[in-house]
Amino acid sequence: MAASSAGMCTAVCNLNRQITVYTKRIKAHNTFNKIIIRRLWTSTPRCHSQLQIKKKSATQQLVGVVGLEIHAQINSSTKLFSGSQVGFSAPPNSQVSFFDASLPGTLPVLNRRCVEAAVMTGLALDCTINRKSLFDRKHYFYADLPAGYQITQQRVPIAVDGTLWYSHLIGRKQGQVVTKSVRIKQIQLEQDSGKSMHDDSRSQTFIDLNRAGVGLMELVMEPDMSCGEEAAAAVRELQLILQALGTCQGNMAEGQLRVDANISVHHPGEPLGVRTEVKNINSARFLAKAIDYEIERQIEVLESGGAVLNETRAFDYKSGQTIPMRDKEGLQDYRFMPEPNLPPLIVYDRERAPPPAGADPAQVVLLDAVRELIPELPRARRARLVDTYGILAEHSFTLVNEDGLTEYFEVVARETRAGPKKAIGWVINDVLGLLKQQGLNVSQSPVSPHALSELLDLLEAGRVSSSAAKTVFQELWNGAGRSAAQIVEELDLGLVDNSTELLRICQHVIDSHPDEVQAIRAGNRKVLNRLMGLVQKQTKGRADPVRVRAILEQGTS
Ligand SMILES: Nc1ncnc2c1ncn2[C@@H]1O[C@H](COP(=O)(O)OP(=O)(O)OP(=O)(O)O)[C@@H](O)[C@H]1O
Ligand SMILES: [Mg+2]
Ligand SMILES: [Mg+2]
Repeated sequence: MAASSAGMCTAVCNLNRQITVYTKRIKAHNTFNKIIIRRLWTSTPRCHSQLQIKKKSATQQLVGVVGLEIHAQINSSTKLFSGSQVGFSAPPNSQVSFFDASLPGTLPVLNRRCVEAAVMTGLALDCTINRKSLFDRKHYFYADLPAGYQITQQRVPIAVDGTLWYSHLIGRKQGQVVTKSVRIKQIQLEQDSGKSMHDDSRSQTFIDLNRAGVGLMELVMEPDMSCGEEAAAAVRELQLILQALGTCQGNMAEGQLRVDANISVHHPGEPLGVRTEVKNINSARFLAKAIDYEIERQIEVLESGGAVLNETRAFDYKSGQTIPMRDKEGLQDYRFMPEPNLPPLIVYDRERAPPPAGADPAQVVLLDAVRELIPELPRARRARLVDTYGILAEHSFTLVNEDGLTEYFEVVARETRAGPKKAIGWVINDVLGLLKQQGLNVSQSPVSPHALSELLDLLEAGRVSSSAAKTVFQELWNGAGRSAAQIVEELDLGLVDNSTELLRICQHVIDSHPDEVQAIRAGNRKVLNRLMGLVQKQTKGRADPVRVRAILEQGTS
């Protein structure tokens, strides 16, 4: 049923004419707004747990309050109410069905996959899943919304009252884990709009409806956070949870996760202040910056006797400032009404609320069946990694943050005799370090976990020194399909196990460096390291450092 781009053209071209006028108005408004913006200092995090209150007492101090609304694009091959495909980089208007383009007479057909995704996300965030939820129309005028309304869930959403636990690392070396939570007010299923593309040089706006009707989950959080850093950590955790569930790919740069930040300031203990809403922020870093900027701005406005306006603002990535987009008050009548073309959405449960006899299994969503599919979630995974392998908490964060790295590490930890604490260092510093340097992901690693385990075994068995092991690793990375043991043999990287040979090299170093020997004898033990380095140079890193030290200590005593 996908409409061809040629078929779309007439409708889109007519819309373009209206939009040109509309865009010009917005531009004029923004230019005016830019003039009245003041530059504000934004580098201080405004977490009130971390605020260094200097002059004022805690109650006099204005603190930030942050509530997020997050639109997560549901990972489904087809749209929420139509069978057209979902694809990020498809040619404009090539994935548009008659329903997505709002042609008269078309009706929505709910995509079961999207419902399951919302249920699974709700369960993972400890929400109550409403057995019966409802769809509503939310009206607003915009050219990329051809129906003039969005189908959403306003009165009874699919999931309510959840919690997102998130942690962030603080301290000088990021070695301390702080865990916090934010309440999830609701998760609602809704349609995405199309995209408007503005061509400034020709003063035209083009509409691409590929995204129109793609399934979204809007997660509305309670205003429980107080600064940009907390919000960014919460969004990163949510991103990991959604990716683990497979309900959203979570790529912020591709718009799969879009964050609106609601921000206000108040004195602790007093009612919340007037909020502004910064729309469509597409990276966690910019989110933190936008929020901290906005908190500073509002504090400055209030402290200089002004009032914060209930308005929608945009974040200007270049200047690091938020700028007004539109006044929210008065413009916000969405004329909500029940969606007449969709019956209530019912979710069943095999035990407590089984589907009616004869119901088509392809049309039924079972809560308990969805619950069984929930995989290990990031928080539980970090705790298990720390418990099972005795690794540091910050290392568990690194493992979980990188897709596939936990699995990689666990294979190495299982296979090698070197123990998980040695393995973690190699996985994070060597494997991940090089992957990042070369822009590869874990599945593209030239060194398999099995090959790394073999290398660590050689190291553990004392067959190579740690510096030779680094050379072997580099060789493994460069490919050629040889095992660690073969590389050691071919490049003659095995430890010098001939004592006479090692004694001869050490003695030669001692004899040819009388000044150093004298310094060591005078008590300067650090010079011994220099001699050790010279021995390693001569043996190409193949000498056991413990033995070398012992021989040199004896020879210089
Ligand atoms: N005083 C406040 N300060 C900061 N955040 C707030 C404050 N009051 C409410 N919020 C947050 O604002 C958000 C309100 O979202 P909600 O979807 O209910 O309404 P909306 O923003 O008016 O609608 P829309 O979906 O059209 O943007 C929530 O995330 C909530 O936590
Ligand atoms: Mg909202
Ligand atoms: Mg909002």
